[in-house]
Amino acid sequence: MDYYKNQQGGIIFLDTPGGTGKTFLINIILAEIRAKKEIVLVLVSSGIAATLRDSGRTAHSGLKLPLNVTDYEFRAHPQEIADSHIHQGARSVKTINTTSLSGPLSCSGQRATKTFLRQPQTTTDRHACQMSQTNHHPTLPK
Ligand SMILES: Nc1ncnc2c1ncn2[C@@H]1O[C@H](COP(=O)(O)OP(=O)(O)OP(=O)(O)O)[C@@H](O)[C@H]1O
Repeated sequence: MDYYKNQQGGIIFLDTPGGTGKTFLINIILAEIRAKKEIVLVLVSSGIAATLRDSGRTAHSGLKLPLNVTDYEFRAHPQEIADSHIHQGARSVKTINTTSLSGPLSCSGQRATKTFLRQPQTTTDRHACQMSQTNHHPTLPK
C-alpha cells in the first residue's frame, strides 16, 4: 500500500505456494483503493485468472488489444504456442469453424450415415471430437 499512498510506480512480484493468500491479498488491496473511490484496473492474462479478481478483465479485453488468431496459429515459436492461453482459445475457435464448414462429425463411434455424419479422419477432426466430448473446454497448459 506504500507504493499507492506515496504515488510511486512499482512492480511487486508475489510468489508463494498455492492457497497461501495471493488472491486474498490482491483483493484486499483492490478493496482498500476502491473504498477511497479511486479507479483500479485489474488486467490478467487468462479468463480464469480474471474470474478470481474483483472486476478482473483479461488484458486483451480490458485494453482492446488486437488478437490475430492466424498469427498465433502459424507464426509463433512452438514453445510460445504451448505456453499461451491465448493460443488455446484460438485453436478452439479454429477447430469449431473448420468442423462446421466441413459438415458434422460422427464422434461417438456410431456409424456415419451417407447423408449427414462423417467419420473423423484428420487430426483436426479428432481434436474436434475430443473437444465436443469435453463440452468445448480445452485443458489449460500447466
Ligand atoms: N489472511 C487470510 N485470512 C483469512 N483467509 C485467508 C487469508 N489468506 C487466504 N485466505 C483464504 O485462503 C484461501 C486461499 O487463498 P487464496 O486463494 O488467496 O490463495 P492463492 O495463493 O491465491 O492460491 P492459488 O495460488 O492457488 O491461486 C481462500 O479461501 C482465502 O479466502
